[in-house]
Amino acid sequence: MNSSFPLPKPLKRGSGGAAGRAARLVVLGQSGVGKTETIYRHSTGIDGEMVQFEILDTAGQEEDNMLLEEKIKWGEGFLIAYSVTDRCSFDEVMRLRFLVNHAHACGRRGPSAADPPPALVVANKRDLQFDRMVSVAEGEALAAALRCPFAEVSARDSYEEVLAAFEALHREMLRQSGGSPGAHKRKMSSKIMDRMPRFPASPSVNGTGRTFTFSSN
Ligand SMILES: Nc1nc2c(ncn2[C@@H]2O[C@H](COP(=O)(O)OP(=O)(O)OP(=O)(O)O)[C@@H](O)[C@H]2O)c(=O)[nH]1
Repeated sequence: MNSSFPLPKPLKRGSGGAAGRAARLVVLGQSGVGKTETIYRHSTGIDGEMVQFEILDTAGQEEDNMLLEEKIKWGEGFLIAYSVTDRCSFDEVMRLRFLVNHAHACGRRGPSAADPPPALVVANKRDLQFDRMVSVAEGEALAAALRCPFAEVSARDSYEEVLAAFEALHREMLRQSGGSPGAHKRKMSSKIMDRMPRFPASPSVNGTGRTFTFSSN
């Protein structure tokens, strides 16, 4: 994965199309936690509704700060990842959560400005049990302190776990918005929106299939 301008990285089209409500998600986390392996774009049925995830990757420590803020402003929901084998990446989660809160509070006024945007804390690489440095309990405690749901996954071993994490984030978005994810910030202008590639919705959607993958070149 690289962090070069301009953004966003090109999307590679996979099989099938996508339709349904779009949910804009941003994946954050220190370099090497496994963000790339969790990146995909797909549509799926959640609670009877088709949802098309649009997922924007970030580039860990190499990310340009302005660019990172633009990406955060583009997003409606945030997946903040760390690796269970890397305590520094765990420590970084809190900073990233505050960065998300700050970027979004700047664009809002009124009572909603006090609500932190929906986010999920994800612990990756749980398959590496012998290298584990962060316990499940520590992950759960941090997520609770940050008012986020928590999931432990192995992006290497289980596509289903990653998918479940994205779905949990989407449910959190719905919960916070009373059924309309991102409604509180749809009016916010974001330069990055203009640069996002657009894909036409296809009626021939495969409800659970992976339809796009991000380039990791
Ligand atoms: N064992 C194991 N390795 C993983 C897992 N997820 C990712 N990796 C490996 O961890 C390394 C880093 O993964 P990346 O996806 O490039 O990490 P990143 O967070 O995108 O890193 P940056 O691009 O530097 O921000 C790669 O060698 C992956 O194969 C996992 O669940 N288990």
